[in-house]
Amino acid sequence: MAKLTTHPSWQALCQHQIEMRDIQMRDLFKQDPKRFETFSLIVDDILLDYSKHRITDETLKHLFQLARDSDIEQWRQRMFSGEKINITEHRAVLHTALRNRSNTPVYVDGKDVMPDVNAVLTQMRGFTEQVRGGQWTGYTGKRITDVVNIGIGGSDLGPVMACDALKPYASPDLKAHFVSNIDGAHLMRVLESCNPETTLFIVASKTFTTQETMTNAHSARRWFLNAAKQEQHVAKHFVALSTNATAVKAFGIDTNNMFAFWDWVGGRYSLWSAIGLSIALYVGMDNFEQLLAGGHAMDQHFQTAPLEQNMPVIMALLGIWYNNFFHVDTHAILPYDQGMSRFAAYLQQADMESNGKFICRDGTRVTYKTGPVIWGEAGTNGQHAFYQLIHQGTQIVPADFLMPANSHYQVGEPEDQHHKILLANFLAQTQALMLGKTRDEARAELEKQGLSGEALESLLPHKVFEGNRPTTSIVFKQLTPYTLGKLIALYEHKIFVQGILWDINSYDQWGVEYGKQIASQILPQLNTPEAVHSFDGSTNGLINYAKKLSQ
Ligand SMILES: O=P(O)(O)OC[C@H]1O[C@H](O)[C@H](O)[C@@H](O)[C@@H]1O
Repeated sequence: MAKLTTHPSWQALCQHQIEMRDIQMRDLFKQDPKRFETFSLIVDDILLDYSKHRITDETLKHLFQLARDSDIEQWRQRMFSGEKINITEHRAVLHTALRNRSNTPVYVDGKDVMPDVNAVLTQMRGFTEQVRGGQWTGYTGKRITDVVNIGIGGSDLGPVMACDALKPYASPDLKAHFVSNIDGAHLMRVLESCNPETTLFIVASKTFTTQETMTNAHSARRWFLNAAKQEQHVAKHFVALSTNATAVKAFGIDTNNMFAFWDWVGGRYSLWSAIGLSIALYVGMDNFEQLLAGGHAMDQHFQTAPLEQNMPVIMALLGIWYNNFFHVDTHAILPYDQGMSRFAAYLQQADMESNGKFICRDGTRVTYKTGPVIWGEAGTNGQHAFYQLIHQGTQIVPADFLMPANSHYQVGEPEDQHHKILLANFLAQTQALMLGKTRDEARAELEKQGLSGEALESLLPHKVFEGNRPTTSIVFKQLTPYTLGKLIALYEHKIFVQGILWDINSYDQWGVEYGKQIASQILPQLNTPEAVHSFDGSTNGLINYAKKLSQ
């Protein structure tokens, strides 16, 4: 049975939420001129401003107590030390070992995993240097110009997001493409711009059995052989990233061209492993190692900082506060950086696949809400799409606003004006969401515009903003590989902390497996002309209608 709701700190938070319900953040700021200093934290260059939340010292006191009541410090130690905390798959959860730049031993089943981790990093360095240096050539002796990563889920989203974010560090001689969707359009649209003589395919799959990836990889192989003709040339153009050497061999990829990782790396935590090969090719191995170093720096912070000054812990507890005590269902990720435009999509998998669970670790059902719906969009595009609901909708949408102080692109007149406009919007949004606009303020504004009487009164209610809408601001110097590493690890640990408090296993994904299982039962039915009657009425109807339309 879940113990979460039995802790006195949970009960205290339930009571405290009643007191806090009508408290306005704008009043809290008026009462305490030091509120920003009190509720903000800097780790290296990353500033976390959590002052625009519906919290007081008392709120945090109870939340930290709830974390302690849930043994968060012990669980953290268990994860880092390689204990098999993924109980349904009997696996350790050690993505932190992949970026353990201190190289201290990390044991799984009594064996230090660091020599294997380091060996793969050395292999990745050798390979990326050869490809980027032009020594690794295609079957006609030309250098590689295009890298196509074929993978899905964790074998795609991390590399896509990181390559986009780190474009300013990329080699101008190498393009990176990503194919994930089984929809043939995805592969064909990428291949349209590729030349088989100069294209390198990376088949990225932890299991090497994922239907989408295997189907796309086979089709890419056929496309390649259509030009190259001879099987022997595959070795120069296909490499594999996987834990499954047998399946890699069966596909026809030389295991010398395989970059290994291990079952203690979860798919959605795997960009730090060989799955990051496309990132390393695109930005170079030194930059990839900087990404790892950033992740490691955040690991050290998470492991050593007291809970009260621990960035991932604070973010996790704020999420719990809204999720479980204000009954909020959602959380927006709003990066004000075009390079981070896939960051929300990346975190959707990291968070929702980890914490979208209703079963406690002991098999009983939770009696509280777990993971929220994660979504978002790069600023300022989101402002012109869905921010209206965040400002004046009927639900609270807690949001993380992220922004670098410096852009890689100095554009505009006067100097760097684009970035300043971006920053002004970032600041304006978080301020407006917190302050809102009272009826009196809205009235004064309308009067100033010359409105009065019926015209003013009828417009007035529409111009009122309740405000009190919570946001976290995360500001950092620049989006470097090192900083990106820290940000990703920050969210990974936030997810870990929430999973522990909710008493769920954040490291399996049976929901995804279930969908795969059903698809494999349906697929054979699509290859026959007969009408189908073996499923539920809707599924039968849909299958039969699709068959009719494709005749
Ligand atoms: O890397 P693969 O074995 O091909 O798996 C790719 C993806 O498959 C499923 O969607 C899992 O839920 C993900 O966690 C995983 O990242």
